[in-house]
Amino acid sequence: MGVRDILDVLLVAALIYQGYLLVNGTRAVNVVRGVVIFAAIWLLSSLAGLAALSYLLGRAGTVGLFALVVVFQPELRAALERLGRPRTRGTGRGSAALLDLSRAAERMAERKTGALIAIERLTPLGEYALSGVTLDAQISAPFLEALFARNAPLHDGGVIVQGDRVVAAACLFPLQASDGTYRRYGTRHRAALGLSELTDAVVLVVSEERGSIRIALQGRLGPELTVGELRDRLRELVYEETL
Ligand SMILES: Nc1ncnc2c1ncn2[C@@H]1O[C@H](COP(=O)(O)OP(=O)(O)OP(=O)(O)O)[C@@H](O)[C@H]1O
Repeated sequence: MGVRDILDVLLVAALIYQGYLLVNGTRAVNVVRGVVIFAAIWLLSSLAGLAALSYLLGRAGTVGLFALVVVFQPELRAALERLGRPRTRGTGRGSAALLDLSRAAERMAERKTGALIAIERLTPLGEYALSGVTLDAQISAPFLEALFARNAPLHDGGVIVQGDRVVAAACLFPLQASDGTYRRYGTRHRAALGLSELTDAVVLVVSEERGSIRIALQGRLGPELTVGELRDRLRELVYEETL
């Protein structure tokens, strides 16, 4: 076995591992397991010389592959997007933004005003911003509170923040699609989960019902946070390099 063969094997192993990382934690992981089982049965049936069964499974497999691409279009898109994402953080300035976001979340939680704020990191959120009303405003705590105030014209939907700017409000985020873990949550939390599943955004949710503050990240909803914890988390996840 030459160096080229070893390199070949290592590259294939790396490719399989990257593929695993891309699907791990998404609803696609169970499907991948199913596909592996299906392929194993197919292989066994052809090894055992069961011509009719292996012909049928082969046909079903070809059709199934196309069906998978259609069903998992959002995951495939997110995975390719993750692959092409730049490795350095491009987001903007602002320790002031961090304080304003935390202060606004604290006040909204106290008053039980529901809020949904997506903070952009490397994945551009432009397409979600287009679903709402475009703004270009300096972040401030009172401005965020005014946006989410009950009966305010833009309170329904999510706000998108880039660095220290609020770029859009009343945006529609994709509802969470993976397994049933979060089925008991309402649509605000599931919209936060949905966006965090498809992008690398940090999505802040203030619950109208409970007055709790949580962060959705990479398709998972974090624990309830105090305002101090929220500040630390935002510093760590978004604003670290700007302080
Ligand atoms: N797809 C969506 N994108 C953005 N915002 C959404 C979306 N779906 C619902 N919302 C927001 O969530 C609000 C409804 O929240 P709902 O009470 O159903 O959720 P919840 O998770 O139980 O939150 P809460 O704890 O605040 O009640 C809507 O008024 C709207 O502002």
